[in-house]
Amino acid sequence: MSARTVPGGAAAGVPRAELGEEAMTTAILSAEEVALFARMGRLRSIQQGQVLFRRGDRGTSMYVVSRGEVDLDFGDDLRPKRLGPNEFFGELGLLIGDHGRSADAVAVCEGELIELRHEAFERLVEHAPVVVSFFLRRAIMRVVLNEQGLIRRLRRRNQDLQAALDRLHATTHQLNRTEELVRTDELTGLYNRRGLMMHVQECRDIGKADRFGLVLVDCDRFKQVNDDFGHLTGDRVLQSVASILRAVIGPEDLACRLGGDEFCLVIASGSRDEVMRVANYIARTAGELLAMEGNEGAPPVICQLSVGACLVEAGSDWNAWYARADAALYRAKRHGGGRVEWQDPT
Ligand SMILES: Nc1nc2c(ncn2[C@@H]2O[C@H](COP(=O)(O)OP(=O)(O)OP(=O)(O)O)[C@@H](O)[C@H]2O)c(=O)[nH]1
Repeated sequence: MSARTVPGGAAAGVPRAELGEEAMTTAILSAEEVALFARMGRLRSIQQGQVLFRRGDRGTSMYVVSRGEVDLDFGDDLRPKRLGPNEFFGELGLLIGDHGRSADAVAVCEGELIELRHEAFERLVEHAPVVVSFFLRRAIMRVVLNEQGLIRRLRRRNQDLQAALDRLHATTHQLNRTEELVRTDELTGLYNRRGLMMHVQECRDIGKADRFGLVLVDCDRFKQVNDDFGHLTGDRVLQSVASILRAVIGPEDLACRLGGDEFCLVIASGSRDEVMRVANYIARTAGELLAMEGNEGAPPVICQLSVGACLVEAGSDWNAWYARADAALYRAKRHGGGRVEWQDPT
């Protein structure tokens, strides 16, 4: 730095106060200031790699690099600084006294420092108050600017953090959506077999109840619908069945398409009457809708449904559950379909 100076008297060698912000905040002292500091302070030689202090060390003296270079490492993601001749550091230790160092200071190469302790600084205040006052203003300005830089960095980091959180939120949302898709039957929007198994496991894990109702629903002569009217009509019929199931279940129940034209409901109730109410509603609603269909030969929107219902024990496995409900369903089919059959535990 080429500091302009005020000539004459005790203020000799003092840079003008109106020097720009850069000059005010630089750690470089003028040659006159260095000479003065050298006179009051103590010269100290340093060796390459020598640690002058570590972050957190308590310190009471400041340093001016007289010869060589010193690295200041502030840690974290803060930019390290390399100081050369006439630059000063550690001034807060001197000014505040017993101050925790904010950086590691390590000599880059062999060199020399001027060390200024409290007593030396007091002599300097007496001897050259104007120099000291200018130096103090610069030191304060540097602290303020460093702080502002820190605030800016923190703000930026906060924004980065916010952006990362937003990304995380979006990913979580996407994951939830994917998980939902994995459990959902694409055609009807009901749970698929995987979703059913997860639900059954969850019910077991939380020990929700000792018994559940299981209702198995199968379309009657559905293959005929496909054959007569095509797959799209068949799909629409399956969607109508799903709508009936969705309409009858409570918030604790689960409706699932097991595959093809086969559906099931897990009813969170151990009451035969309640399970039969649900089963009857399904078969009856399908029958009534079918009866309401107008034109002979028009593509159907629903078909007759066979329903098998039973109670199952939470402790037994899915195959045992299914076998019991299927026994009832088989009977319903054997009797011509469009009806509900109940199966007691055998
Ligand atoms: N449209 C459509 N058809 C499907 C789908 N999945 C399976 N199917 C058809 O559903 C039909 C089921 O036929 P079956 O198991 O013989 O049942 P069904 O004709 O209802 O016979 P019963 O149950 O004895 O009355 C088959 O023709 C399958 O091709 C689907 O997603 N969409």
